[in-house]
Amino acid sequence: MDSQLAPSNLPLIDFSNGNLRPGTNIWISTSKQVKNALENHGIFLATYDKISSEIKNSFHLALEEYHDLPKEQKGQFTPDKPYLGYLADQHATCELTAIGDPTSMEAIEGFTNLFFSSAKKDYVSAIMQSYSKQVAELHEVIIRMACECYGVVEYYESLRESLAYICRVNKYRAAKLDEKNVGLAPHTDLSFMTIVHQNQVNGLEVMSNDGSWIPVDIPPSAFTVFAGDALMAWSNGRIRSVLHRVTISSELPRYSIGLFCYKKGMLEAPEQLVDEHHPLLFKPFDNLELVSLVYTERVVVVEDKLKVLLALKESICPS
Ligand SMILES: O=C(O)CCC(=O)C(=O)O
Ligand SMILES: [Fe+2]
Repeated sequence: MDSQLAPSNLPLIDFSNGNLRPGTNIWISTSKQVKNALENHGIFLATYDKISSEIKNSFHLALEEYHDLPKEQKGQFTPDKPYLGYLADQHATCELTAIGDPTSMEAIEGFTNLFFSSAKKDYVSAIMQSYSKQVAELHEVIIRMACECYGVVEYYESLRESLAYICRVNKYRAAKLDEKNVGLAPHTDLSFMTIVHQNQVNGLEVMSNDGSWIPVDIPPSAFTVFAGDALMAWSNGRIRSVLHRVTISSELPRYSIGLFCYKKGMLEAPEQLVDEHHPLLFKPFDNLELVSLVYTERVVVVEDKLKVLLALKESICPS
């Protein structure tokens, strides 16, 4: 079965079928859709009914409550990594809060204990953990499919065991009358893969092959799956991370929840994906170390980011 096309012409792939297990026909046909979508677009939309609307809605409600707190209070969340914690631009057009290891209750409580009343925090923690675990499962399904499609399924288990997750909750403020502004600047994700769920306000735009920005119309129940730079490197360039940005033009604020997965330790393309037609594009690198570098040095690179960053890394911390 072919994937459907969502209104913005991005593939819409369904992962809800209860029989979606490795080896089944539905698994094999879905894997092909995944490979095509990642190679042709670097992004696709996904439906996954296993994550209930109740969990998604409850997480979004908690997120709104958190974002209603004063900026100074949100700034008190200061985990020990440069890429975690609260970040906002001067006018709070976009506020980002990154929480490390969101499938662990202890890590989540480090966030919820600061911002939710004792009557609510256990409930919010349970929602956040359960959402993160279920979206992490979707990450694993997609990554396993990619490994199978490239004939390297033997790498899947060790890849899965080395994944690290970060949950980022984002708020984009409502637009003023007739305003159309960029809330989140154009970038590719440094992650292996990112899965985002938004409230019902659109704003995501992706760069098309002809260099124009295409608004993505996301159905309410759907997730957006982005190939990150690390997946581009792992696939030795077969998959490209997509340039995207978020604009604000709605009279309502936009909230989104991103579950980013990274590869812990060194990342390199499997040897089967390197040959004379596909010479190695990126030397092995440490995915999370590169993220630290970007946040610590505040480097902003758009063109061929990964190559520039890796060159920069060698000059900053030669091995
Ligand atoms: O809010 C979104 O839909 C996308 C957010 C995003 O691109 C990011 O957090 O890297
Ligand atoms: Fe992004």
